Amino acid sequence: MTTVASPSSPDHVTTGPIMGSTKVWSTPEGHAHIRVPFREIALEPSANEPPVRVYDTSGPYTDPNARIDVRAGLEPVRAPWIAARSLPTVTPRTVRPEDNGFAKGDNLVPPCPAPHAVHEGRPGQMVTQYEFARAGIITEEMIYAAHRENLGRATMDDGAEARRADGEDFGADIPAFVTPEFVRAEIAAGRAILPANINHPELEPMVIGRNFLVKVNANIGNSAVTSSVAEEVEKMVWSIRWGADTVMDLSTGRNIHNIRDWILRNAPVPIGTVPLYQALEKVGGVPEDLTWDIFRDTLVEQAEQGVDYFTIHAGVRLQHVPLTASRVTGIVSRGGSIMAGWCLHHHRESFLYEHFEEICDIMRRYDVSFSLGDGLRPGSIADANDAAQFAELETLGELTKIAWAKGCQVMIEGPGHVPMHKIKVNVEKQLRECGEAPFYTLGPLTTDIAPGYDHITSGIGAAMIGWFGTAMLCYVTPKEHLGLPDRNDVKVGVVTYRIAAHAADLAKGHPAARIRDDAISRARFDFRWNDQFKLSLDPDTACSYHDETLPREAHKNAHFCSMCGPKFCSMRISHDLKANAQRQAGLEQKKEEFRSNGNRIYVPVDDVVTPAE
Ligand SMILES: C[C@H]1O[C@@H](n2cnc3c(N)ncnc32)[C@H](O)[C@@H]1O
Ligand SMILES: Cc1ncc(COP(=O)(O)O)c(N)n1
Ligand code: MET
Ligand code: SF4
Ligand SMILES: [Zn+2]
Repeated sequence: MTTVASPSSPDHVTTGPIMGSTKVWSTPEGHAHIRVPFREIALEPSANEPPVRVYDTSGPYTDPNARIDVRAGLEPVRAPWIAARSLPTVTPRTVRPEDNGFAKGDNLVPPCPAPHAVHEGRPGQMVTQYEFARAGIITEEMIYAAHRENLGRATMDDGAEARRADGEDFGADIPAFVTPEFVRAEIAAGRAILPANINHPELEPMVIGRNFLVKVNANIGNSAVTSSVAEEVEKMVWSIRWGADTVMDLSTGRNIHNIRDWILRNAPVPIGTVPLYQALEKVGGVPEDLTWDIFRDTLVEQAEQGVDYFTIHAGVRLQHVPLTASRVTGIVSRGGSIMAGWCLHHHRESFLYEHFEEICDIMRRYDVSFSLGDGLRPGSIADANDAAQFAELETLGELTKIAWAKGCQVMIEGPGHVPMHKIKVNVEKQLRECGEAPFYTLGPLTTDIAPGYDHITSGIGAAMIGWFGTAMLCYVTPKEHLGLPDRNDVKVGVVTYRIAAHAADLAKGHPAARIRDDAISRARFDFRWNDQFKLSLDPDTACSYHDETLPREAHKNAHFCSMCGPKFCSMRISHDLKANAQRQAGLEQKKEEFRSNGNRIYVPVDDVVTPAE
């Protein structure tokens, strides 16, 4: 692994394989032109087990054969599929000084030089994955995503049914094997989305829905106070290395347009944004100066760049704002507070709500998916599940149906800060109000008392809400409420949320989830330390913790670690017990054989008669 930090230019990012993993590419049967990435973990010969294949979000960065040049961008793997859809190429909107916050000279981040053609759908032409799905058409993206969900298996008749029966899925309908047709049907039903802007050809398609693997989103982006373009591109690459399925660029401050360009041209995962943030920058940060025209123009700007999903806070209506008056923490969503400010100042209905159909028409043209924003999510335990939060959710349900009628893909954002006993009702209400559109929640944080550890307060809520049926978990880092996360916080946040997502997959009885747990458990019991590291979510940390006390190569097969030491190692004792039991069983069997043969040459202790004196 090489890491070259360069403060002023986005020229270098982390590349190289993850410890113990090999990048492999797999082709779904009958689709020679589609290559789906996986990570393959080969085990020690003594294990006598096949390699374990795991889902791979990391893109070409972990492929030693890929040539990475952030100035050239990633290879546009989707370009031929998009080209076959005859979507017209258009002259993009001209970039204006306000798009980058009027940054000039040394303060202006240069545009990313990677080539980028811009397409848009004509009226009446099918563009979105939802439209294709409704028409019964299976796209290349759906085939790709289906193959990914199966972790490259040809079938799932490898004990999948038993693993499914072992789970509690709260009404989900996870198949033993994911076919492209199943992906299509889930998208057509609105139960899943496949975020894939036609202007993001570098994307490796993935699917988000309750009946698929639980996904994780990582938030990155600069703020007016700190961070550079190089740091943000590296955070994107770093977050997908550790397992982020999508990344939101939540940049505010200057250079928003150009930072996003560098991120998009180098992103193999869907990129989400909140266009309202950039619109607000364009009016100097004064919410009441926002206009529909500026917002609409920002949507087009970002859609042409290739953003795959937009958070649209259209559920914050004028009539909802008074419901937040008695809250302990008011409106903690940025988008929500901006829209509430606008509505109150003008005493008017939100322009996002009033122009919602036009927003749909724009997003459909590029297949930008909706992430309907939770602008009134609770920001404290005291405010959880209150009237404002649920009134907004009902509005989001109404908007979901409009977006579907317009041909758009939709997911719904959720809270926030919610104690454990109030989580389940959130999922139930969301499924009911929003016609089973995928749920995408921030945490939730299950207590307010642990700043510095909010990846944990929220990881607990994320595991629970994922189990109940949330399709994607938006990470929270240890810096939540305290400052902008850096590269290390991003890794901690992603790994924490991969734990939550996987724990949810296991509890739901996902047919492929347990394979890795079982493999790592066998490695642990066999004292195959290297296999244990390689199979873990963060091999670097696992290995370095072990090696702090037992660094020698010979310790990699030792039948103990420094926790208990050799004499008290319970797993070593278990091995001895097992060996004894086996020896005993062997003896009993021999005894039985000799008895039945009538050859009593072996005399059990009990049978020895002490001769009388
Ligand atoms: C909605 C959530 O998004 C996160 N958030 C907002 N801006 C950024 C950023 N630039 N980087 C990382 N996370 C961010 C915060 O965690 C907030 O709570
Ligand atoms: C899951 C998730 N991620 C990001 C945001 C955007 O942030 P905000 O609502 O504060 O503008 C959000 N609303 N929900
Ligand atoms: N942590 C908040 C949330 O739950 C956001 C910023 S701090 C008030 O969304
Ligand atoms: S995280 Fe910081 S800047 Fe953001 S709402 Fe909370 S206190 Fe304000
Ligand atoms: Zn918070």
